[in-house]
Amino acid sequence: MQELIATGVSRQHQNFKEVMQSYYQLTKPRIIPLLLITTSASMWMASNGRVDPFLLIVTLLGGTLAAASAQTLNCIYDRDIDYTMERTRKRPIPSGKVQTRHALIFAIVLGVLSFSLLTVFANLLAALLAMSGIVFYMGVYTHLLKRHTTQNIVIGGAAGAIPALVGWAAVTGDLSWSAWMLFAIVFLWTPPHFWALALMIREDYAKVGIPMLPVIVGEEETTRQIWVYTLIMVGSTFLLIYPLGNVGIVYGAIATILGWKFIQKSWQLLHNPSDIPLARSTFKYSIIYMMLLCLGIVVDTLPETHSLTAILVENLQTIISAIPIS
Ligand code: HEM
Ligand SMILES: CC(C)=CCC/C(C)=C/CC/C(C)=C/COP(=O)(O)OP(=O)(O)O
Repeated sequence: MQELIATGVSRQHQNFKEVMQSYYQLTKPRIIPLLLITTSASMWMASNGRVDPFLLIVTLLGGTLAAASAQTLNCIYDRDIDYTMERTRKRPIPSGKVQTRHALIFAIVLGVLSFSLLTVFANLLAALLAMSGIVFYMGVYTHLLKRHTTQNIVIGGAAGAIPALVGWAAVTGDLSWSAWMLFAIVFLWTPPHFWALALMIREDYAKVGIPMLPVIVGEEETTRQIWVYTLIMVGSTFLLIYPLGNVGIVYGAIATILGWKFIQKSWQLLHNPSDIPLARSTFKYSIIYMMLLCLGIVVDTLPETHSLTAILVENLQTIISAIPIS
């Protein structure tokens, strides 16, 4: 008898764990950390390296809830194509683990929690921006563009860049040119990020009739467009130094090294459009690039970095004169 009860309890526990896991998977959790990293970089920049830890935590939590809500709504809307595509077949709705109705309630709860948290502990602008992210990702990207135009991720990419605005708004209560610049960097980064991946899985998209760029225009034209966006995006990262003046030489050095590597990868891809391992490596690099660029912003804006670079610049003449020139 005791054994039976124990088995029942452990099965219930197992079921509960599986249900929790399914809801977690609905939020496409692997993408959220990078969205939070862009939010954090924006907060660091907006506060000149002195972010209030409490504000940081509530903004990241509010951002997580908003992104999770947006992704869940996307999983509901796209359940038909997700069922047909290899990569997405095991998602909770197409695999029958979560009912559409329950997913919808989950998405609404997440959205309401996000809005409430951001309104109460950050400000209304940050909360409204987060909600606009959900509306844009669902209404504009998923509903209007994804199944209808090759420019789906170019225009729809704006949704993924909104967290940068949320971060800035949470700190300052408004938006400045610098906030929009970070938004623009993420916006311009999205095409190389996504099209590199789309080169790898274009058959999947073709199967369900999604007009992702490589499906419609082929590999050569896609790599040409990746190349153009990479050049513009890398160039735009320096506008944060001049004329905006938000960051300095530490960020400049990091952006140069990272940008150079991104340009190299895109150049190689441009000359080898059918090279799938190269496309995979470009996609992976795009993620590392954005992570490290944001880390560069954080490090550069720290007050300690300012003091250190000031000392270095002051002593530059002494250091140079100490170098033996034969
Ligand atoms: C419209 C814009 C975007 C599209 C269509 C897109 C699409 C995708 C897709 C299809 C994947 C593969 C996911 C999977 O295998 O399930 C992916 C991965 C990823 N995306 Fe994007 N993405 C976009 C924008 C962004 C943005 C703005 C960020 C963050 C700033 C981001 C961060 C990531 C990360 C971190 C991964 C890797 C997840 C993993 O480790 O598997 N993406 N993206
Ligand atoms: C502030 C706020 C809430 C912003 C929303 C940001 C957000 C959810 C960005 C997601 C970008 C992304 C990974 C798109 C992939 O969608 P897809 O449908 O093409 O991917 P799939 O093929 O894997 O389903």
